[in-house]
Order: sequence, then structure tokens, then C-alpha cells
Amino acid sequence: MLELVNVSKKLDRQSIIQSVSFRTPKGCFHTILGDSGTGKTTLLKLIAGLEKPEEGHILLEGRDVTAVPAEGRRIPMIFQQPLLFPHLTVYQNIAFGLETAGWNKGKIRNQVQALLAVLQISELELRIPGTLSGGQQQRVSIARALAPGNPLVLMDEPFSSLDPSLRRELGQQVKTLQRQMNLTVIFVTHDVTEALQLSDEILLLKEGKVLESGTPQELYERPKKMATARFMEAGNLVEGSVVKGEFHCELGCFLSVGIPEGPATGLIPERGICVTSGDGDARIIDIRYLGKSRRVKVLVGDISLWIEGDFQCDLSIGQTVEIRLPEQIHLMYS
Ligand SMILES: Nc1ncnc2c1ncn2[C@@H]1O[C@H](COP(=O)(O)OP(=O)(O)OP(=O)(O)O)[C@@H](O)[C@H]1O
Repeated sequence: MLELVNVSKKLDRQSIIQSVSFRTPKGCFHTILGDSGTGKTTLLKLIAGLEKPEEGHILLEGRDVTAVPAEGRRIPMIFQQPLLFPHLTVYQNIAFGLETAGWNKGKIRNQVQALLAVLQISELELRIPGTLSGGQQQRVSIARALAPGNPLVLMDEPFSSLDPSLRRELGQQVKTLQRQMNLTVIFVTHDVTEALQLSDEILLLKEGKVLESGTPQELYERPKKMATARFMEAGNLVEGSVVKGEFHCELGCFLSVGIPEGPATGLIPERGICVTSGDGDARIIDIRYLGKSRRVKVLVGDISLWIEGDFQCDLSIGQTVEIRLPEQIHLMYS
């Protein structure tokens, strides 16, 4: 559906996007994840045709559109702030693009009402944007972008100005719509949790380059690079080395598969460690209450580990506990 081949872009003589390549299949929720200022919005603008790359190619459905301006691509884009026509009602805002595209009144009504229903704003049909909350306005702008049925939609941090619970709710609704309409979505965010929850594929962007890409599980549980593991806050990183098929580190010895001999870093997931109260060799140095679970930081020798769980036993700072580590852990080259 969408393919970028070695796309590079300079702004103000600075390299902002450097030889970025990726492919997004039809119906994929593809997230571009990265820190602020790393080039995510610039990448979306390049896809939309709002910026032109100095190098590389952009293909839509196999057609090279690199030289086609935004008007010729007509890819809907949803921004952080809803940009609605202030003098039109909610219904008219959503219907606007459909009228210009020549849809008949009945078809427009069906489409607008279906979207209003899924986004749970049917009762707002006759209101004007100035009378709506930020979340309601963003729902309208999502409905307006999706209404014409374009198979590809770009979203630039669309939920970042909403409060966390609304953000989750709207994210789930967009995900449902994306599945129902079999949309291809390119979604920009800097929020790891949001990316993990919504995406089929994630492209991790760092300083304008692709750091790593893969499914949420691949990037979180089996990252290839330490920078990825760090960005995804995937667990505890432990330095060591692989000797004769085993990974040796200060915490002990683990099975090692597919990593050559030499220095390596192990990734121990926070939820992969068992804790039992008793006189063990781990000492609790911090406890964070998370509601459904707790995060506990323990010190084992010189190594500190975060452990997350819904611990049944009473735990307190200073207490010593026993921990049981998994036999095999994910390893990365150091
Ligand atoms: N028109 C411009 N002229 C010069 N530099 C620009 C321009 N637009 C963006 N930049 C720079 O390009 C870099 C990437 O910006 P971009 O908005 O793509 O990042 P981002 O990852 O989307 O950031 P954020 O998450 O903060 O929105 C930034 O350093 C920014 O200052």
C-alpha cells in the first residue's frame, strides 16, 4: 500500500530525515514512534506531499508519487489540534468533503451517522465546534478525515492534548474503526504505551533514522538493539558475556541461543522475575504502587532490578527477599 525507499529530507540545510525506508501493507496500523524533534511529523508531511524529499521515492499502491503534490495525493491527515470549520455544525463539518466529492444526500447521511455512532457523538450532530470539548472536537475531526473512505490515513499525535482516560478510549475507538474499515493508518506518537497498545507494526525513529522496526512484541520483548530496549523501557539490562552457549553475568548463568561468544547484554523482563518473602540475597530498595500491580526495585550484589507484579506478600523497603530469574533471557550484542 505505502512504501518509502531511502527517503531523505533537509530543512534549513539540516538533515532531518536520513535514508528512511519502510513498507506498510494494506490494513496495517503502522506507528512511527520516537522522541520529540526526531522527525516524525516531517516524515508524515513527506508522505502527505506537504514536503518534497531531496532523495528517495514514495510509492502509493505501487505508483511513484514522489513528485505528486499534496492536492494530487489527497491523503487525509489528523493533527494534534482539531482543525474544524468553526461556522459549520458537526454534521456539516463531516459531510463537507463528501459533498465536494459529489456523494448524494442519502449516502452522505448514512456515512456521517455511522461515524457519529461509532465515535459516540451522535447527539452532537447539530452543535458547532466552539460549543464542544477538546475530546469531542477531536472525534469530529477523526470522523471528517475518515468519512470519504480513503484507504490511507495519517495521524499526527491525535490524542496528545487529551487526558489519559479519554486518550485510551479514543485510541480504542480509532483502532476499532481502522479494523472495521480495513484502513491503513500511519500514526505518529512519542508514547510507548500507546504505540504498544494500538500498533500492528512500529517504526522506531531516532534522529531522523530508523533505529529498528517490528511488531510491538518484537520491539518490546526481543529488541535487536540496546537503544531500542532502552526506549521501549522493556526491562532490566544486564551486561555479561556468552561463553560456551551460556550467558554469564553478575546475576548468574542463563541459557543462550543464537548469540556468538563474547560480550552481550541480557534483557530480563520486569514481569519475568518471581519474588518470595524470606531471607534471600535481594534487598528491596524502592516500591512503587501502580494500583493493579506494584513495581519493586531490588539490589542483588551491585545490580539493581525492577520487578513488576501483583505480589500477594507484604513487601517493605529494606526487607530481604528471594528472587527467581528465568532460565533463558533475551540477549543482544553489546
Ligand atoms: N520548517 C522547518 N525548518 C527548519 N527546521 C524544521 C522545520 N520543521 C521542523 N524542523 C526541525 O526538524 C526537526 C524534526 O521536527 P519534527 O516536527 O519532524 O519532529 P517530531 O519528531 O515530529 O517532533 P515532535 O514530537 O516534538 O512534534 C526538529 O529539529 C525541528 O526543529
